[in-house]
Amino acid sequence: MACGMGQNKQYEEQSKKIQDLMKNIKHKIAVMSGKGGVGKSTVSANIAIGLSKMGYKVGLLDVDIHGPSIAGILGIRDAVIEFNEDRMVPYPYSENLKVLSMQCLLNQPDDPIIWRGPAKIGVVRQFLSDTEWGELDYLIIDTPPGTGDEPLTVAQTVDECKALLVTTPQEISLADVRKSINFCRRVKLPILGLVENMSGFVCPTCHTLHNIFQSEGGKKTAADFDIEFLGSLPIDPNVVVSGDSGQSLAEDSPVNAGLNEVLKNIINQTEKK
Ligand SMILES: Nc1ncnc2c1ncn2[C@@H]1O[C@H](COP(=O)(O)OP(=O)(O)OP(=O)(O)O)[C@@H](O)[C@H]1O
Repeated sequence: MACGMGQNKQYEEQSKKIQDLMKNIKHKIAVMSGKGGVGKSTVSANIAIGLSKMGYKVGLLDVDIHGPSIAGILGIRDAVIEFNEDRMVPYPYSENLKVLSMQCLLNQPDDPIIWRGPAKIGVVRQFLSDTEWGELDYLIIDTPPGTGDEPLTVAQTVDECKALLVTTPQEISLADVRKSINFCRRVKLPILGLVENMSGFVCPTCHTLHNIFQSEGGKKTAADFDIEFLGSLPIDPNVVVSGDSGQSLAEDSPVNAGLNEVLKNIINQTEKK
């Protein structure tokens, strides 16, 4: 009995610590997808880089414990996270962008993490309570696909957090993003909007857009559920190359135009009163 009460007190103290820390961060965005492999981490990384290049102070937190990929996408797999007493100091990727990923805390990056729910919830809460972000305009939180422990913990722990959903145009992905929309509604996590990724292929020779999967499925889903459509990003084979080698998107990538539209809409949605 006494032990349980002690644990409750610790939990409440940690929740209070998270609330206080999050007050220094203007906008908290959890990037979610119904399905794996739709480009959620790529979109999270490029949104974080894009906002930081516009002058915003940005933090990027990867809470995908089983499959963290942010460090790889940013080319900082070998980055070592420093500690200030018992606080983690996120990796300074650039002047305006700080990053924290489980990957940077693993000694052997290829080692699988075999944890059950309570351990994962504990780690996500620890990331949120023990990281020295300082003052930020945006904290982008990359969550694993689906509606499991990690997105649920973020939704229940981070006050004023909003969800940004990523889908691809195919029905198989849209069916899962509809579950994510209903998850957000169930746990009362407001939805900032929906991004459709891998939305057609721009031919590098003739620059024509070919809708090789389907078109406008994301836009239609957003309209059906009365949520904001933030924009679409086409397929660019160089995204795979740059993501695998930890480099930024090329200046001439066809993804840039869509990304700028998504960034503009995120800023409009978050700054609107
Ligand atoms: N617009 C795009 N054009 C081409 N390739 C893309 C695009 N977006 C993402 N990719 C590629 O798709 C693959 C999956 O992307 P990513 O790891 O970001 O997906 P994810 O949804 O975060 O996956 P998971 O959560 O299952 O780990 C990567 O190889 C990435 O480079």
